[in-house]
Amino acid sequence: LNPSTYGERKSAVQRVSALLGCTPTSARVADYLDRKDELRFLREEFLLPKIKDLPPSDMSLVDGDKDCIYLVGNSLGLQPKKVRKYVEEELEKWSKMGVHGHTEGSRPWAWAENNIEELMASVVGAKAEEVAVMNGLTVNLHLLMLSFYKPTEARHKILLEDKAFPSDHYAAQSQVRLRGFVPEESLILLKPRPGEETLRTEDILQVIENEGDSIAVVMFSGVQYYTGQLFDMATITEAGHKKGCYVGFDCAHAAGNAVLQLHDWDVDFACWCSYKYINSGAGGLAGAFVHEKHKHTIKPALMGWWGHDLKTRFEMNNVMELQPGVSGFRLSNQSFLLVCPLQASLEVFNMTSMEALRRKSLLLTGYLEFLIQHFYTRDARRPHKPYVHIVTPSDPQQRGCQLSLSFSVPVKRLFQELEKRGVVCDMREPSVLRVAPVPLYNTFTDVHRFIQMLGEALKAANHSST
Ligand SMILES: Cc1ncc(COP(=O)(O)O)c(C=O)c1O
Ligand SMILES: Nc1c(O)cccc1C(=O)C[C@H](N)C(=O)O
Repeated sequence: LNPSTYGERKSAVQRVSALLGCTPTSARVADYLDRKDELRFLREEFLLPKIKDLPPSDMSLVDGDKDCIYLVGNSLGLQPKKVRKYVEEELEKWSKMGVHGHTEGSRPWAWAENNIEELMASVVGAKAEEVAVMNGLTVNLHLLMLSFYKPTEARHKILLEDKAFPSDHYAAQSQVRLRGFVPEESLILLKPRPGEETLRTEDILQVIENEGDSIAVVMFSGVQYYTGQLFDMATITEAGHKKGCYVGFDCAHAAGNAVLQLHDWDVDFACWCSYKYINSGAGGLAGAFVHEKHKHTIKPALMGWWGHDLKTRFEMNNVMELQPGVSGFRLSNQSFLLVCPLQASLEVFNMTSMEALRRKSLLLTGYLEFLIQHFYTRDARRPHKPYVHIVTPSDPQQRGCQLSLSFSVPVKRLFQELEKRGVVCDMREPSVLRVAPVPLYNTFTDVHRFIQMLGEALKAANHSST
């Protein structure tokens, strides 16, 4: 299911169905793929909401006792089962020891986040000392930009996608203003070609080639939140460097989703949140990466005591012994309430590898794509039949697990109909539904159930819109 073309993926499903003696769209294919899935044990590490507990569910349409069809790990990942245990351990420690909890127990608060940085680093293909676990994503983006974006009259531009996530767009705008420049002149917002929905790598490279001398920072996302497009980060980084630009990525939708090699790709800096594919809960601790080659040259613009060498941090002599690299960017101590869920999730990642997750992800998303194309490709001979258009590139190298879909029926109506039936996905303005089968906990059967519900929802939405 993971060959590079859609045709090859389709014949792979057909081979499985021939083996089983059923149709390619039968639930038996999904069941077979689940039984063959070597990572299926990982689903047991997570808590799955029941349909009846979801506010929009309509129990006259579905069995509320079933697990919901959770396809929104791209927005908020599921809760790992160990979260509660770890949080309770720390609450217990706090109640019994108070301030001694800073230095005692299996998770001393004063350096608890340091203990999970190695796990975090392996998710993004970095060395442990290149990663700091701290703050929120937008905060980290700002802290990094304060050091990497040092505009001059000749080189003052930031290159980013035209429709970057709003927070990234605002961050870039405000960084430009902070340095006394004007966003209209200093932001290059890259749009897809007319009539196209995603960016071509060649076009990104062309802009870097043409305008690179005036670009201070290339600041792209790893996976585009709206279209699900996975950018060729290695090639973009190389092109940026050739023109003397710093290159940084917002990996919010890429971390824990795609195989990243931030170190080997020579990326200058990156940031990401951990509440999507890394399942740390809303507002969880974010990540920041600064390549080791910058560890003695790029300094934080803002400093706090958490950037001080841990060995002497508590000597309180007000002589800063700045930790090299990204560690020096730390400002405050981190909450144990946030370290616990992240630790629980990273331990699940540590039971497998990003490469193994990606192998499953290619199958899972390939299967979803196959079923959508099979049932809902636009058919000119049947103009009233509702259809689905996949916005995300069909090339697996250019996508993570998410497919962004648009429809011939009103998307809001369709979304409501799906929600009533226990499907959890999300809608993003102006017109896409994002569906993300996550290899850590989603099954092929989840995908198959989704397609069934999509059929019912399309009918209901089509009916009410005509
Ligand atoms: C690409 C991207 N950037 C920024 C954000 C904002 O992150 P935060 O609220 O954690 O700063 C999000 C998600 O909310 C995102 O998906
Ligand atoms: N944190 C969120 C929230 O409180 C409400 C709605 C959405 C969010 C998100 O995190 C959105 C997410 N970054 C996205 O890509 O959609």
